Amino acid sequence: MSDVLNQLAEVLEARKGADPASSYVAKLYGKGLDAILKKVGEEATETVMAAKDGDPDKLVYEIADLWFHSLVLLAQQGLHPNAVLAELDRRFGQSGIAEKASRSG
Ligand SMILES: N=c1c2ncn([C@@H]3O[C@H](COP(=O)(O)OP(=O)(O)OP(=O)(O)O)[C@@H](O)[C@H]3O)c2ncn1[C@@H]1O[C@H](COP(=O)(O)O)[C@@H](O)[C@H]1O
Repeated sequence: MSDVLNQLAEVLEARKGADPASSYVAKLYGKGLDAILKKVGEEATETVMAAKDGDPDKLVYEIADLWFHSLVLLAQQGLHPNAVLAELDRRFGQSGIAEKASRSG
């Protein structure tokens, strides 16, 4: 599953040199950090509204938008999504759940 993140991260990196007229991501980079942060905030709000509406399809759609714009933010800041996965992995290891899961499996 994280292969999608890797491939998308590659595309987002390549878009740094792309024509804003032909790419949504290049256009967003061109608008700068504040525009990217605004999109992250909007998508977070839309995620909250979808959850409150109790619509699972809409919730998945909005979370995809939120994750996507978070990935654009990471790329714009020179970060790779693997840094976030590594942080989650570190927390999972610390929680002891991983150890319990390996013992029960
Ligand atoms: N996953 C996505 C993706 N998810 C959402 N979006 C865009 O994010 C925007 C979501 O914002 P909104 O819902 O607010 O819709 P909107 O009103 O059109 O947005 P604004 O123009 O107002 O910002 C839409 O324009 C979507 O098209 C995405 N655009 C691109 N990708 C991926 O990024 C890759 C590179 O995209 P380009 O740079 O466009 O080639 C693509 O191949 C896709 O894999």
